[in-house]
Amino acid sequence: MSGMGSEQARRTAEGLAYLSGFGNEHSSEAHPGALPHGRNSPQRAPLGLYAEQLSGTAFTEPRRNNRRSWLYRIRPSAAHPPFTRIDGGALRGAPFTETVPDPNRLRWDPLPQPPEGTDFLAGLWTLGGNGDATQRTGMAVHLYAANASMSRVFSDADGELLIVPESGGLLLRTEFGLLRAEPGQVVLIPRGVRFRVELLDATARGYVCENYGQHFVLPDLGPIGANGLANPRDFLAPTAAYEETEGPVEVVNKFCGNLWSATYDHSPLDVVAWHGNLVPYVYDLRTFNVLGSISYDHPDPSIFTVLTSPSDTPGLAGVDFVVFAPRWLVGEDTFRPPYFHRNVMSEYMGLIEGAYDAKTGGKGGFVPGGGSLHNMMSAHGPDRETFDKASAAELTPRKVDDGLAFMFETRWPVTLTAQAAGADHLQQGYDGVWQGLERHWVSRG
Ligand SMILES: O=C(O)Cc1cc(O)ccc1O
Ligand SMILES: [Fe+2]
Repeated sequence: MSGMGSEQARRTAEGLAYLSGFGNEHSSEAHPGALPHGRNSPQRAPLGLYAEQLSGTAFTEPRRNNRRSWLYRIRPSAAHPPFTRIDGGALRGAPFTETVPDPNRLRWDPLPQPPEGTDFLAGLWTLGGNGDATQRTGMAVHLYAANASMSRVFSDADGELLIVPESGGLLLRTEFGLLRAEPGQVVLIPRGVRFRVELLDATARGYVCENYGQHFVLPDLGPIGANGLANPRDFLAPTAAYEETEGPVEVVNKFCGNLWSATYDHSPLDVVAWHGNLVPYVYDLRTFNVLGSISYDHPDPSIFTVLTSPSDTPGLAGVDFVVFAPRWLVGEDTFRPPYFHRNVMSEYMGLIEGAYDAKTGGKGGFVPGGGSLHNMMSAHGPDRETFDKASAAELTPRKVDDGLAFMFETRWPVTLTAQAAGADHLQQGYDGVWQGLERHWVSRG
């Protein structure tokens, strides 16, 4: 059952209703009268429901950072049997200690097709990460490849999940309601929120950033002004929708790196109404308001930040989520693609579609579903082919609209899992893309 919610909802072509605005106090009820007014926890919650708070920040964190929601549900979450540990498959968590951090530039082809019957959770494959889930610092890079809908329900106590589909649409049934995401859209699921992923196509593939640190927020805009980059109103939260399923439902909880499972006698997606500011979102990357140079030089890619997870040092993110969306390049006397550089931050890049303007695509190149890692201080930038072309290009205004790439950029190096370091789909000879960058300097000695 689902409802429009108690505030103005946006209905999509697929019939889903969403509430608009990042960080807003939203409220939604799937049945009129399910949401109490005037208090969060009346002596008896309406319609025989149980009131329950979900805290995403400590009770005492400053109001501007505080995130919590109140859920009105058929059964309280506390009504469940013990969890027992299950095998995590290819899913790993921080701290990452299986390999020594690698200073080399690395690139992977897409994940191979998984065996029949692989759901989103079983299809998660960890590339690496940093920090420590028990300390709530750092991040992990996962990829997924699935060919079956989940019948179980999942939640991640370790961090929030930013899901970046690359192929195949997803329908996420969450405690807060339904979210639909096609490639080009991303989903943000708060820590601990339960959800089930159903596939809208036969197969699904994509990327996940698991953020152990502070909540992702929109970056400050400084001199850019009050608008631009990702606009808050384009983040869409679900409206309340619930399941009344009685009978066995497997619920899997990721806790401090391990998976734990319990069989409930009901679906935990039984929230009839909710209100608060701790909610999942879907965001369409094509709504990103791309800003850039209209004079000269290539601006740093921080101008493409969609979401940032701040750390204890102002301006130094635990992880930034950055998108390279279609845009015009007009810079005069400018080398227009990304420059050669070494960065104190570590950069994991993925490709959702098409090509990326610093790299050659095609077989053995940077391809959709693949990824690259340029760890802290590793030297990288345009490959030779890109450099040669861009150095000679006629600098008329040009639209870069043949791809959608993204970056998870983190303040700590990314340590690989053993499976990522030894993967068959790890490309051999990636360094070769920077070979043949000839010496043009003529000795003046
Ligand atoms: O390495 C990359 O391709 C990411 C990147 C893009 C850019 O425009 C400038 C710097 C940078 O690290
Ligand atoms: Fe870079």
